[in-house]
Amino acid sequence: MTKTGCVTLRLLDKADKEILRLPRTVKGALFDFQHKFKDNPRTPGLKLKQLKGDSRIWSARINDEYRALLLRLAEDDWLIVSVKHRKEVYDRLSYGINHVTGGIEYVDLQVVEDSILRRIPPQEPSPTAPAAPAEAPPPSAQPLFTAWSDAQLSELGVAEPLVPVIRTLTTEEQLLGLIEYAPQLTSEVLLALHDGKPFDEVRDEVTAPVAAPEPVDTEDFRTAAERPATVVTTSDDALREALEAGDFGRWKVFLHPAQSKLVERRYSGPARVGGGPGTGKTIVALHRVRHLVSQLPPGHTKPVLLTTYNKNLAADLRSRLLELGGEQLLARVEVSHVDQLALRVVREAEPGSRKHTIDDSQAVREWRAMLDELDESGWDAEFLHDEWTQVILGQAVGTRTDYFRARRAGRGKNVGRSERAAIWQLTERFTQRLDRLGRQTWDQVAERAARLEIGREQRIRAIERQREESGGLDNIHLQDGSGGWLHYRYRHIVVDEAQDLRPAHWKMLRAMTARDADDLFLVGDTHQRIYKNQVTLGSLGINIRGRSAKLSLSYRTTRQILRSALEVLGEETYDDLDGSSETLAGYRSVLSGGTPGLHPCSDWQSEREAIAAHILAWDAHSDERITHEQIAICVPTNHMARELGSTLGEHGVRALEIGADGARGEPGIHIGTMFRFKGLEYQRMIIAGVSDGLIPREQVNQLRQTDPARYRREAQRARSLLFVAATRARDSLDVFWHGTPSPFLRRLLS
Ligand SMILES: Nc1ncnc2c1ncn2[C@@H]1O[C@H](COP(=O)(O)OP(=O)(O)OP(=O)(O)O)[C@@H](O)[C@H]1O
Repeated sequence: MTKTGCVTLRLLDKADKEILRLPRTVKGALFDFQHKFKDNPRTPGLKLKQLKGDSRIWSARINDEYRALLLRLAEDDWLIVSVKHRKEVYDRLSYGINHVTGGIEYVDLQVVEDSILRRIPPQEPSPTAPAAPAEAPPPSAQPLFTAWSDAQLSELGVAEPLVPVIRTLTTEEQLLGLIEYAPQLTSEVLLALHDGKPFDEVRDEVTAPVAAPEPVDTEDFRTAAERPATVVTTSDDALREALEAGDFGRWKVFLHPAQSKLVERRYSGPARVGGGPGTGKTIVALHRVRHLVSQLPPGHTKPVLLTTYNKNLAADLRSRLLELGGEQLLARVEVSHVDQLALRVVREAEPGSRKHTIDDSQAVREWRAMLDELDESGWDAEFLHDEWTQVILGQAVGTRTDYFRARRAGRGKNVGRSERAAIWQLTERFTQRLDRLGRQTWDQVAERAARLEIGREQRIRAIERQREESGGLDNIHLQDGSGGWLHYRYRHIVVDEAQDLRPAHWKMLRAMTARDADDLFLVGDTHQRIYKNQVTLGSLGINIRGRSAKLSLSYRTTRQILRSALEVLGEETYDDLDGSSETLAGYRSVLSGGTPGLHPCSDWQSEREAIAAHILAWDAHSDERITHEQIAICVPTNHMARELGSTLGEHGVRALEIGADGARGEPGIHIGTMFRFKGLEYQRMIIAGVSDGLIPREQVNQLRQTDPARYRREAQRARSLLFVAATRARDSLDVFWHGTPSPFLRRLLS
């Protein structure tokens, strides 16, 4: 909402979509227009006039050619609903307040009907496949929505003025033509019904989350404009952003009603937002940070922590936060990845320590070296490392006796008392060995940081108790190590990619903020867990019960890609970070595109050649050439990444391996193992080497007989990795394999 004097001017998100398609000069004129309008809507040059009839809609002049259509919400409160060429007729406009969501909806019926007529089937022929004959709509096709009555559509929140035209739709292409201009809820409901979702599920999963909590007065436009369901710009900067940033900047300005509810709500304790890939969890986390900062009293400290799993993701969060709120916002927020944060805590406590921190694969190599030296062939290095990190460090098991009693839920293979004694001895040797070598693992750092922070929290609480007992006297202080007064490190903590944090990370974060309203806000999706850190937050002191919500509309990927990705997940069950299970029910998209390509090859050499040919065909056929940085290829191993890179090089295609620090901004197609693509997105995605024995790895397949529980866990992780890779794609997905396809493709291929 932008105000000058007493005039309020807002911009409806649907109008913004129209504006994106306008010539640059008109966008500039629109920016000038809104300033003049806010100064004085009656300025003669604006030619403000009411459209004929009793309509609330007015038109105003932007330039010689273009007019803004505005809905008058109250005396001096205006909403831009459309920007049109002056020759386009205005007599089939429809607007109103949706009786379910309470949001303002606007539809130009003429534009909707033209879009349906114009709609060309979106199928893009695969460049390596022979061209398919053009698909003509069947001559006597049945209308699509006969199974639902008008009353049922209305109950789901479909815009009533559109019902007659909905009744005429007979093909999916026509439906896509309609949803391009239909109000958001109408689009989502129709696609869900069309995709075969039962009425009750659509009502519960699509409509209910955006329904207004109170009865809706469909005449009260002022109130309607303030509801999250009316998606409008909220500030002057936002309007400029919407005009300048185009499609890429929309996330900064227009939140989905389901997203904005989560951003603005006051939570009485820790809260968690789940949801499938691309549903805007990170966007919600960023807006949440901005919201929390806006509630802070003025100051120069950083009372808000925004954290995530690794360095790349933290760098990405920082730059997006900067885009969202500039230096001013960043000045109040600490953005750190969680391991870095833990290391800082440990270094603060042990300033002289020079220990080198090693990752899991280096640690497993160290285990192997130790077992070789001890000539211990009865134990597997990976098993011991997992046992040490997940059971011993994960549960803060401090003594041998405690280890005998420790729960090993989900660890598979039973280990008896004598085996536990042997494991305990080996882990002791291992930690001594690391100490001697001046090394520590990230798990050790996290565990140490958690202990230090818990200790600090206990001291803070003790002071608080003393203060209370002394009648609130404020002269009881304790100094922290660095000479400052002891206090909680942060007022609010926001965590992205929460599914992959270690138990010790959670303990550390819990102790870093007081148990208060809006203390912790976590976003994450357990279907995308690609590391081994399964947790039950409740047991770590983070109680999210009753404060858990889920996003379900994907903004990233098409319905076709989403459907294939869900086939990869199959029937597996996933947890909700708190000991119960979670599903992706309701996960959907209103974007449409081609069906993912499936490409069998005879061997790895011919697979590499086929991938090169596929990319060269894109370069040759695409109407609009896609820059190679918008294409990514995921492979199972680093070795395969190198081999594929060199094959592409032989064909003149530059490929860039992305490492732990991400891509370095040089031009070229990004290649990397699946781990590297977490949190990223690309226009076109190729997944290579999706063969049996590679995904999951042969070593995992072998566990099927020897340790079924561990097999299930490892296989699920491999499945999640493939799911993450598939859902990085915005427009197209191609899956290649050689020999026998991965078992995870079974449902896709049947
Ligand atoms: N309200 C919105 N308007 C426009 N674009 C949006 C909106 N919300 C999210 N997006 C876009 O959708 C894409 C996915 O968003 P985001 O990365 O936040 O999803 P996510 O749920 O965190 O995904 P993942 O779980 O795969 O990491 C991004 O390109 C983002 O800009």
